Amino acid sequence: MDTPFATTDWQPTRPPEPEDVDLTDRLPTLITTLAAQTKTLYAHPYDPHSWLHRAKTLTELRYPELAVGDAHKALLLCRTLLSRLGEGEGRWELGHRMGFWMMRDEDCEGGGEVLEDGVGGVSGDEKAGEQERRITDLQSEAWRVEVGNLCKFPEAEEGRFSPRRYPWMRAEHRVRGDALLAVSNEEFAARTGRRGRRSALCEVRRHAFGKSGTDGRDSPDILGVFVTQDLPDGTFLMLDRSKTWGCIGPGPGGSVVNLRGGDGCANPLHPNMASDDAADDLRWVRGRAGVYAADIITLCRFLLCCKKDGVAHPLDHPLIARLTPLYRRQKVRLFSLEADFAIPVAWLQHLGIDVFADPNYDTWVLFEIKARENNNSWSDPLHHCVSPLFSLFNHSCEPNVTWNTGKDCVTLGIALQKDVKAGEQLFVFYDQYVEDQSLEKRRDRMWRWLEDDCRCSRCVREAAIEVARSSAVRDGGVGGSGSGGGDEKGSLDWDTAEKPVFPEDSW
Ligand SMILES: C[S@@+](CC[C@H](N)C(=O)[O-])C[C@H]1O[C@@H](n2cnc3c(N)ncnc32)[C@H](O)[C@@H]1O
Repeated sequence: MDTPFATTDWQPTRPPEPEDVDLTDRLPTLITTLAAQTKTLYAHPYDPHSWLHRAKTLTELRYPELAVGDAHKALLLCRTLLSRLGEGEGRWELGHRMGFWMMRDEDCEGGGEVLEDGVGGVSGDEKAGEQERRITDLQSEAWRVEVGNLCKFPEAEEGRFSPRRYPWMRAEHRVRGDALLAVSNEEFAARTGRRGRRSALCEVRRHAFGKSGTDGRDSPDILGVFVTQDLPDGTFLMLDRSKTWGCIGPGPGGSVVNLRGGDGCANPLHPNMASDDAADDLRWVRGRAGVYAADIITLCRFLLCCKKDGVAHPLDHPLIARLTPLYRRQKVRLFSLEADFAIPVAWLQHLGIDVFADPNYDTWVLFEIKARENNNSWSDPLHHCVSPLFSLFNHSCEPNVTWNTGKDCVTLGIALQKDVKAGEQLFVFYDQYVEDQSLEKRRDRMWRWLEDDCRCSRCVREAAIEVARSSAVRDGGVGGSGSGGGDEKGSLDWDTAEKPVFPEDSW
């Protein structure tokens, strides 16, 4: 975010509104301003002005979820400043940009001592009342920016957005490197290698859907799991234990839905793990997050893993780095000030991370993790998990692999349900409930996980048949004779089939 990006990479997350002005001319300036303000934040992380200024730029650039995060940080800093105004019986005073406190000259030998972010400066001779007015003015402004980005306010502290790839994301966080694939393949070998035999039954490969990347997608980075040898139907492939899960039930009275305010799962360990420190009790998150508990616990668990494993940037953590970083044309979603910002930030502070001074934990990083988690998670009525190896399997509406949840609810058993030949890709059904539905209904449902139409063999085949049928009808032909329908089986023209219309299609 501290380096200007190409205007062509700009993809706002806020859905368009009728009153939106054309930003083409202003875009280069806004992008430069964003980079400059981010650098200022590195230098003055406790200065509420800096956060507020960037919140305004992010509002103009139409990133409401990030603008809310910055405005809220300005508010938190203002609150802290106000609470400390009365402290020290007037011995402390605010620096001129308010990001630091200074000891009054008469109390400090040698002059003002800079206490917080190390910024020097000459304090004015402001009275406490004047200082309080300055801070409350700033606080009101930050609050206006915050609620201006929460389109559901005042009914709810929620806004609308559509997860997109943030244009400032570094290349190594966008594309998964060979080292990461090697780590995944070691895990596959460890999980699938049979006793006394070291070779893996399957492995991760690039170009999972072929080498002709479509729609500007980076096809080498589309990963999939491939079998390394001929194997018969029923072969048990592996157990994959989730390293992170959110437990969403049962609620009070045994209900399987953890309603807002519900106590959640009856398992005293969930959502903690036996290896967790008592201090890192994620039940706190579960209690506070209400209906969002599953997603937010998963996010907080990821952050805990980063802390435990000493990883400086969360997107470098192998559990997070391997998750699909693709978010094109996703449906519009709601974000919540409490669940997506306040809880993760409080959790980070609990983990000892300075959310103001550590740019690795900027708000966009939290949303990036959440988007990846959404793209790669599986759930049953009670659990919401991200399983490291399972997350690398692609979906097919005619799968050759089946998966079942273990007794502990977080371990998956993965087995073949067809004979497969060496080199074949392994596919699972992401949502078996729609197996018997039409092409349109299946694709519609699959948008929960896929950023585009399903490209599995069954959908491709059925879409081609539909194209052939509609062109036969258009040409006035009967029963497809002379339409070449048979030739289109398996054709790559399937993508011309009529698509369901989603709100973001009008972007
Ligand atoms: C759980 S991940 C599977 C691994 C993923 N291909 C990767 O590169 O990490 C789910 C993502 O894979 C892609 N995908 C999986 N199955 C697909 C399908 N049938 N059609 C199109 N994309 C698919 C989508 O990008 C989806 O968001």
